[in-house]
Amino acid sequence: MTRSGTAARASHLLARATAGVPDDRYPVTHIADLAAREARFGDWPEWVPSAVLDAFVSSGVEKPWSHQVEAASAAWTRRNVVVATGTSSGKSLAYQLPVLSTLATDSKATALYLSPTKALSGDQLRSVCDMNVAGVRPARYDGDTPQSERGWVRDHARWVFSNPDMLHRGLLPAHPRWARFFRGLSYVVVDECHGYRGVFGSHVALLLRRLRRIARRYGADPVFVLASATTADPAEFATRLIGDDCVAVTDDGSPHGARTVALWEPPLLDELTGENDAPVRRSAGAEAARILAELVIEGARTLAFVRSRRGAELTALAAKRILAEVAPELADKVAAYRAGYLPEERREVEAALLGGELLGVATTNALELGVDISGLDAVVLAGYPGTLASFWQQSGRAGRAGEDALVVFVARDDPLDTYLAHHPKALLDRPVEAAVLDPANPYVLAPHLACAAAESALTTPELDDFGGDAAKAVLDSLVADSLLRRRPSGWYWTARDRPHGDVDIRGSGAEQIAVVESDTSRLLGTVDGASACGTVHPGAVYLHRGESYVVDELDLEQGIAFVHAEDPEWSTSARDVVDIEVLDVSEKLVYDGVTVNLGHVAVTSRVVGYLRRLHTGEVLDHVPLDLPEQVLHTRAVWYTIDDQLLCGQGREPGGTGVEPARVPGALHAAEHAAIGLLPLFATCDRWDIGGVSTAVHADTGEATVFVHDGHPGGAGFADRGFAAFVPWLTATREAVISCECPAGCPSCVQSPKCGNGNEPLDKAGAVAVLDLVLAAVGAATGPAHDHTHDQAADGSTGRT
Ligand SMILES: Nc1ncnc2c1ncn2[C@@H]1O[C@H](COP(=O)(O)OP(=O)(O)OP(=O)(O)O)[C@@H](O)[C@H]1O
Repeated sequence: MTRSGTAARASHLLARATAGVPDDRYPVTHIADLAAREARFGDWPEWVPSAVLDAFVSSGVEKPWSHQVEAASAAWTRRNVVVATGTSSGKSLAYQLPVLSTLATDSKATALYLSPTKALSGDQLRSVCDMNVAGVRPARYDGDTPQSERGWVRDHARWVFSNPDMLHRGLLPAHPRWARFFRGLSYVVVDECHGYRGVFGSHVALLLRRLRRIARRYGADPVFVLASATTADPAEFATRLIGDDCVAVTDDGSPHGARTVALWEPPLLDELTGENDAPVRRSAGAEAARILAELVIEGARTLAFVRSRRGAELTALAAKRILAEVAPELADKVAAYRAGYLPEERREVEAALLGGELLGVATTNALELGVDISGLDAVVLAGYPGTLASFWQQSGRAGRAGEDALVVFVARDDPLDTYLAHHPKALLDRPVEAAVLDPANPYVLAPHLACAAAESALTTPELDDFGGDAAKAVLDSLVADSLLRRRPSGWYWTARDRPHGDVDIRGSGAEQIAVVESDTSRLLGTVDGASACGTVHPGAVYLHRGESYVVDELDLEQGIAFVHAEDPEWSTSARDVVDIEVLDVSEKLVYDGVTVNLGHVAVTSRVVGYLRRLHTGEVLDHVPLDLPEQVLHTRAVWYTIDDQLLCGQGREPGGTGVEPARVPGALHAAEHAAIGLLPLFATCDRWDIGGVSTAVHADTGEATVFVHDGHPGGAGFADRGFAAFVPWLTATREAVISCECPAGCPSCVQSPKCGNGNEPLDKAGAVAVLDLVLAAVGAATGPAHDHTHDQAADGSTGRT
């Protein structure tokens, strides 16, 4: 391939990474050149006071970029605004400018900054402190703030740096003590807001509604300024998140160097096999280690993003081993980015990489957010990071003005990664996926309404912010449960203790199981009750902040899982048997022989054992377990296929169709692949969703494939699957046919968490099923759209 002069360095690096690989094993499936982008500047707005302007100029910013001015001006004119631009595009300045200008000119004004992690808010606080604008008094208020300092922050700080957890547990319940702060509240900054998705996003959306309500009680009406990685339709997402109109700024005026992106699929291994003797590929982490070592030899400053902390350690170690053999003097130039990242440690790594003392760092996504590392020579991504937003965020760390850089995406052994390695447009040319959240989920809404009522009685006009009639229905049930009391003036919390402590905003709204270290009685964390049998069953390897534990006992009655510290060579994945019952159909599209549905379901599952798998992908064994049934009420998308269409009866000879005996395996394989691909359309992980397929389902009476949300009440993922049904199944089909394995492997139709041990699976059958469904859906012109709410699907109550 001839490459342009600007990409010469990246080409050279790629050639180095692939040197010596035989032609028939050449792993690069696609190469794309992304052009450099020139800076576009704006003028400092005239409303910026000179003290603030001087502070920015002395911090090294001569002139703002165009998008910074656009966003800051929107906020200054009291419009809620979301800045959704690329990595290192200076989003911080976009909110610092209006906030600092207001704080500098109005001595009563205050502001709140929220970030998903303590580390990030620490970094942002430091940057505001460094600017040293008189009278601003920035301070952090989070779990690490000593009691002795908290009173000062409440009484005097004007810009408080915190996180949603502290807002929920610390600020809102104690609002009378924060009266000064709420009275002056002019801005709420929501940083990295694209992270607030799924159930966590729904919690934060309700939390921000609670915040606005309390601020209004004190006569304040803050402007929300949000910073986001590039996402599809940021205005709509931000509006949903804050519950109020929000404009978006997306036209990025910051400069960026040219990048060459290579998509890389590790070869199938001859010497290893996985479950049911399926072929496996070399692990993405091992491949990344090799690439990292080659790039370090070339003197390229490289970050390798690996999905797990253990994976990051192993990748760094493997790269060091390779270097120790071929270039021992370079072995010390590679490090893993360790867990527990203190801000000082992060800065050390940043400085060492930028200064050249380190050339290669293998890291988890800990270095994705809130680090000032850019302008690297290369970034290697070992596995798709889950969202396009993260992909661009991570790959954006490579490339500086005037120099080109290399990005290598190494596919993992998984259908989504396979699909992307063979469909570069889906990775490189697609708009970033929409972040989904659902503040109407009653499992999430109920605890927040209880908290809101406990903070201050809820009145009828305030319900509009919380979903109107849906909120009213939830309040009625809270009154029926005697948690709230209805009086003419509003809804009141009745108990002495506040409800806040029982609400885990990072959980699913269901009951929680405490994970406790037996030796020390230390509470490590909590897991959702609904998923506990799958995640903390006896024998499960449980990761907490990068440390590994093994579960000794799961006591569901007491709600405790007892664990001990241990770092075995294997990971575990639970196997369960699942039944699904349709509770209601809220949307239904009817085609010739196929229906596509969205609605509520009850998923009954029982964990029957778990697999122990080495990090190479090799399966050690299956350990049986005997655990009770769990029932999950959630949302699902499902399609049905009538027998005639599915088995090709009544069609011409040679027509499409699947032999009846192959139907279960075909549907099962189609279901697995669809679960693998949904994260491309809804910002979820394959572990956030589940599926069931059956040749005849009792509720639908037909062959049916369900994909359901994994959280009580749903998190919006099934809804996205329904909305994007055709592109989703099209991508699913493509992923299956792109994989060169003969009969199904982890890259296409095997699932790492299949309850049936990945049997039966029929790869060719899955393609036939997907072809049939897509043809039926595509062929129909103007499908009958049956909009039924809260009705049983067909009156049947049976289950398969
Ligand atoms: N107008 C500007 N001119 C020059 N440098 C700037 C300008 N604005 C910001 N910077 C610098 O760009 C770097 C990145 O800024 P910042 O961390 O705010 O970006 P970001 O968009 O928040 O990054 P991330 O993608 O990591 O969230 C910082 O070093 C900052 O000082």
